[in-house]
Amino acid sequence: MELSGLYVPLVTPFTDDDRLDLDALAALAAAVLDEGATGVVALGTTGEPATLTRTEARQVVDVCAAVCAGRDRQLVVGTGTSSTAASVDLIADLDPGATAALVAVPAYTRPSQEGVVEHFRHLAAASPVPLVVYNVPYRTGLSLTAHTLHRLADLPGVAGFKHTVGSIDDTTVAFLSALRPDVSVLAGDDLYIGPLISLGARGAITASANVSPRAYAELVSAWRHGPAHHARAAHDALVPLTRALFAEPSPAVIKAVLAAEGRIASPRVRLPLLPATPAALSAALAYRDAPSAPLR
Ligand SMILES: O=C(O)C1=N[C@H](C(=O)O)C[C@H](O)C1
Repeated sequence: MELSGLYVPLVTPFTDDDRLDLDALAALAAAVLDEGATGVVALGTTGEPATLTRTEARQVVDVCAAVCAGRDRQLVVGTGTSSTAASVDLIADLDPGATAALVAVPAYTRPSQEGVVEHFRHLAAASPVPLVVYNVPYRTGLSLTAHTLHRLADLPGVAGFKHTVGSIDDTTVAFLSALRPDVSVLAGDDLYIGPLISLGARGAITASANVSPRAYAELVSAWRHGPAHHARAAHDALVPLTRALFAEPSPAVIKAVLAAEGRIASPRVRLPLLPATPAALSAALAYRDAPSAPLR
């Protein structure tokens, strides 16, 4: 299994009275795949997994699995907790339709680097599918060294990384410059897709692509295959929209845009997230309509 190209971490649509809108989810999954995504991510950060019941999470995965199976496309499923034992139970129960499991570094507890490696060693041994390690220090509270990242890449059963560190830092450069060829890195920060692919990442997991899947699929493809001036132009054109979609805690603005377009019935997010402000929605709609507007 090759992890490359654009993966869209789908929003989880809710109705105004707070039920799952599974029809809207299926339509969204089909649309992003038909517009160029390699696969979808169910229960990524963008899917608000912390606020879903276990039954709801299962329903979300079932819907995404059916759409992906119908199109022979990849499904990555977000799973895992800060407890190794609980994560092993969850992962052993993963939908057989999943291509890979996206597992964040355990949050809040702040284990040692060695503890993180042991956590993933246990999960990889229990998982029916390959793991994608989700390295997101600004959410987990824990930074990994390049040495730890390389040790994780060496674990049997680890197929890739979602690298989401909010910058191109020394660790990122050291990690990517000596990466095993059989392990894929996917950019997890929408603004850093180009820089990360130019350092060796093979694709991206990009929430902004819920809004404009084709444009972000072309962006990933341009950075992977060139020419460089085309990739730069595609990047410059999408920076304002990307920034507007993340102007407030995600996925509030993304859901507001999708609701304004009638692609989901409600912009509802669950607490502690708040709905997007009207100003944030207007800015995002303006940049969606004029993706080459100058950066502000
Ligand atoms: O849904 C995800 O998974 C994503 N996570 C990143 C985050 O940490 O917010 C952003 C990315 O666009 C999608």
